[in-house]
Amino acid sequence: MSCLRPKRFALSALGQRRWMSVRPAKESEGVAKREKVTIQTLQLLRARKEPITMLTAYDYPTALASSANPAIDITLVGDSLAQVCLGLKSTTQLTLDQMIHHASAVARGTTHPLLVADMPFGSYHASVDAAIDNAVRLVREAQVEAVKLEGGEEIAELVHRLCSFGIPVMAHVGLLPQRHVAASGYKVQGRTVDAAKALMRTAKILEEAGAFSMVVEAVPKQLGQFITDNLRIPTIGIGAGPATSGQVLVWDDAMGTWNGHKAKFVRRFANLQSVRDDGVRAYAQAVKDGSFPDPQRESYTIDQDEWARFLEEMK
Ligand SMILES: Nc1nc(=O)c2c([nH]1)NC[C@@H]1CN(c3ccc(C(=O)N[C@@H](CCC(=O)O)C(=O)O)cc3)CN21
Ligand SMILES: CC(C)C(=O)C(=O)O
Ligand SMILES: [Mg+2]
Repeated sequence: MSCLRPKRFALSALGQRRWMSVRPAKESEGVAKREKVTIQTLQLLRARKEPITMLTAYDYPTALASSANPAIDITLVGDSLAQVCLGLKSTTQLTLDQMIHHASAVARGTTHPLLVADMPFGSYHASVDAAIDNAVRLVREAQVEAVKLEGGEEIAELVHRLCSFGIPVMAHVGLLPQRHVAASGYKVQGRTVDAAKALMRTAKILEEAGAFSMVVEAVPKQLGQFITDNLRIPTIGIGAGPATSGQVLVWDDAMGTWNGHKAKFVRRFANLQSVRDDGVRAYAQAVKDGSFPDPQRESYTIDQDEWARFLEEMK
């Protein structure tokens, strides 16, 4: 069958630029095959200036969607989960247990992408020891491969400790959504000489603490490039311009299922909302007008004789 003929994908991240034969998954699997993305793969992509793709996921189906595409490098269980999935007002309301519950589902649907989860607000603040316990819970209970932490110099010791135990850390600098109250809102960062210098210094400190990669959020594109050029680890930008080593977007922003605030950096790559709403409308209409279910194709039946005897015995 033609749909089972192997397709060929260019996966330049895997050693020499070469064509890798990829067996398209059967329809039921819905998952394309690619070798597991590792920290080394990301280093290679950065060296080749091949942009790294990271997309958030919050449950089994969204995880499968990214795993079905060999061009997705990293799946992030973002704490944006709070807003886009749980209807909370802020990421600061998300608990570690909620994150573990969702990250576990994402892990069950994740194949080749590197799996990273945000440590929720409050789960890495009280002490280094408590933060380590919580990171270990994410690795052990949710099977994430790395954790992402918002913050600067104040979390450098924690980053170092986690890395020394073999829990890879993705840093997150620039706009820190978990601190939106203290910052008086979600604001672009690094727009003055002093702020840009402080951000570059912070990025360097986190790299030196051992972070394997760094999310850079909502900074001028010039600063996004400068930080990228002056680090050895890959940067993943969100509102940091086109020169970072990679890009990340929130699933619902990219797929057009988020009706809340749309930041300047968001591009909608699909309109799943209209598809979804059409589906709900068609289903409701079919039930209301009696056209669903079809008595032939969508219903079960019983042998005529059995049914006749049943009716007889029920008299
Ligand atoms: N749907 C969604 N997308 C996200 O990217 C996202 C979340 N939720 N929740 C958690 C955080 C919050 N984030 C945000 C939220 C707001 C802005 C924002 O309003 N930015 C302003 C900047 C204004 C300025 O300082 O000039 C903007 O208009 O883009 C940015 C990032 C990113 N994360
Ligand atoms: C937007 C990304 C970087 C994030 O932290 C999240 O989704 O929570
Ligand atoms: Mg986050």
